[in-house]
Amino acid sequence: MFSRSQTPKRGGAATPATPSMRSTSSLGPSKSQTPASMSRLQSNSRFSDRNAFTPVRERVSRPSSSLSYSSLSRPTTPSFVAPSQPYTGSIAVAIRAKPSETFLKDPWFLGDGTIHHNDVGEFKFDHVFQPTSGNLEVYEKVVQNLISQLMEGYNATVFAYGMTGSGKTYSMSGTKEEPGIIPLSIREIFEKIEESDKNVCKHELKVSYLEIYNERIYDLLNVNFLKSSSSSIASDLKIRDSTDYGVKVIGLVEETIRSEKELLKIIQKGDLNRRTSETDFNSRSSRSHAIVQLRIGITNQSTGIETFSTLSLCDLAGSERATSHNERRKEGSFINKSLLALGSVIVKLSSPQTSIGHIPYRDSKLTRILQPALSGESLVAILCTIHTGQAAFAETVNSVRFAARAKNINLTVKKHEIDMTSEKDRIIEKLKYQVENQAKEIENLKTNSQATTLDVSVLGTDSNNTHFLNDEVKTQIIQLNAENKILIERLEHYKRLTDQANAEKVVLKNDIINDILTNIPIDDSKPLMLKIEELFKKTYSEIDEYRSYTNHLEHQLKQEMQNVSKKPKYENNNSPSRSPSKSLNHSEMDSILRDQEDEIFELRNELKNKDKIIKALQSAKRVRESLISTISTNDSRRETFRLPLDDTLRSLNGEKLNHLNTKIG
Ligand SMILES: Nc1ncnc2c1ncn2[C@@H]1O[C@H](COP(=O)(O)OP(=O)(O)OP(=O)(O)O)[C@@H](O)[C@H]1O
Repeated sequence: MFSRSQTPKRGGAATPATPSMRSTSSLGPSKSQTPASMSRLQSNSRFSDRNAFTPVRERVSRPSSSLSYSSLSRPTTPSFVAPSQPYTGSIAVAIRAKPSETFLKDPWFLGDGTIHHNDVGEFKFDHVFQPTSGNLEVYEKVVQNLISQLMEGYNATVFAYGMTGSGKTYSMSGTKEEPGIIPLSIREIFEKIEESDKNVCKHELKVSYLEIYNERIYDLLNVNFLKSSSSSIASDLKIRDSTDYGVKVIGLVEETIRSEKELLKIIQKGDLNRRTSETDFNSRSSRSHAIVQLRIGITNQSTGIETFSTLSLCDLAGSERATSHNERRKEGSFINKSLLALGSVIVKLSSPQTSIGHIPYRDSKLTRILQPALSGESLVAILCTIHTGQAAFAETVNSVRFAARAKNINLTVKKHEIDMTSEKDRIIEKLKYQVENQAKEIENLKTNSQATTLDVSVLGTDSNNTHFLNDEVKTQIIQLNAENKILIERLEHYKRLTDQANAEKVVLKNDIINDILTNIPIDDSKPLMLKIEELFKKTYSEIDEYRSYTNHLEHQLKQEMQNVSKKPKYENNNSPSRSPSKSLNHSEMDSILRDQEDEIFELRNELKNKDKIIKALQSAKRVRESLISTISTNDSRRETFRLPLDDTLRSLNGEKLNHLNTKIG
């Protein structure tokens, strides 16, 4: 089967198992080894020479090198896998023929590791058991070596595959008189535990027992299982990926075991639950898969090595495909789904490495649970039980072909162990580092929380209040206090200005000035606004005066012109009826008209001056804005730019007033 670092020849049995604890010879022939069966064995002796036959037809050609499982889809490798030498080999496959009354006439010929049928040819396996072989012999040749490896930290999986009634349950569970693989494995495990030095090795054992029926998982160790309906979704358990075990059935009960007796009792309880969950037990058991899982942890306290391993013992449903039409419609399709998926997975895994591709483990509950085992996390042994009778020919061919494909699967299995001494040192270092980091973090959090809850205005620079703070935080607090003070002052200033502005609302009619004022900061615009308001009041009133005076003069001029036009060209200037004005001569009239025209011209110029003033204000606004943007926060500098602006305004105002006064005066 499996050899350390040794790849077996293609199709051939791998290196023989380690010497068994109870050799067949020492126990003598099994009680099922009747003289008739012995003679049948002799009659098949022509098949005992494996090399005498042509290559097996069912074999799929594979590269002779061992299949590297890193190239396969597989679950996460457990973190505790130590870099010890892995086991490399193919799956161990054995055929077991059920006793048959017509054995001598049956078409199948059993040899030493071979099975032959004239129509389908010969197949080679690790072991081919005669109908006379007992459970103990099967166990010793197929499973016993796996148990030794299990106790060293390798996972091991055994499953019985075959058509209904071919002897799967008989081989796995056996009877009271003829214990099967499950009780024999348990006995071996406890014998090994007993043999070990209990002062040095500490063992921990856990067991779970589940059933897959109609693609649902049932916990056979859960007392509630009996209460819930077998078809209830509530009793269906889910499978999840697990870093420790590849996959894990969520919620599955795992009983801790202290003795062999206790373990056997628990498994019996599971068997009982399986029987009572369905009225027709035989029907159900043929259609369901039962899996016992033992998890074993061994700590060697002298070496500090810990090993973890899992033994999975699977009694599969009947492999026959031909259930009745009704049954298949009802539930057979579910069984076939799992078994067909298992077949597909086996076909894929046994294909040449280059064409492996996707492995459909997730196509069924069974393949999902067996995924870690089939993908290289476990040593695997398959016991294929067959009927040798002609009536079961088709099913037996299918079973044998399935077994032949499985035989082509190579495994590279790692030991699950951890050196706790070096691991402990590593863990201690890691924890120390974590503790240091956490202490720093706690210190930071404390400081931050104190700093954020401080009333900085109260703290000030008082060393009594700030003695627990570092220099950087102290500087920050001082800066914050200063900024806070400035902000409070500015706020109060704004408040005052707002109150004042509300009290003395000034209505400006000029849009341009309003625009200037709204763009200047409140504190800066207020004095300016007052000045402009004053200026404009005067300007508007003067302009109004000029307008009325201009109108008056224009009116006068118009009248004079009308009079002139009505007056006879050579009127006597001495006439008493004439008005004083009318008494003016033509040159005087011309002189008055010229004066008035000059005055109107000047007044118009004055109006133009108003636009110049506005332009000057806009220019002042731009100067002011650029200055504000550069030194907006500096009060003293703000003062310096305010002065020239005020001067500009004052000079503009003075200039304009002087000019107007001159003109008016
Ligand atoms: N090698 C054997 N020696 C003696 N009796 C056997 C052997 N194999 C099977 N039997 C008997 O045949 C009957 C059917 O066997 P078993 O229940 O193990 O079949 P099975 O493959 O588990 O069927 P199913 O698929 O329905 O569960 C049982 O009564 C069992 O005792």
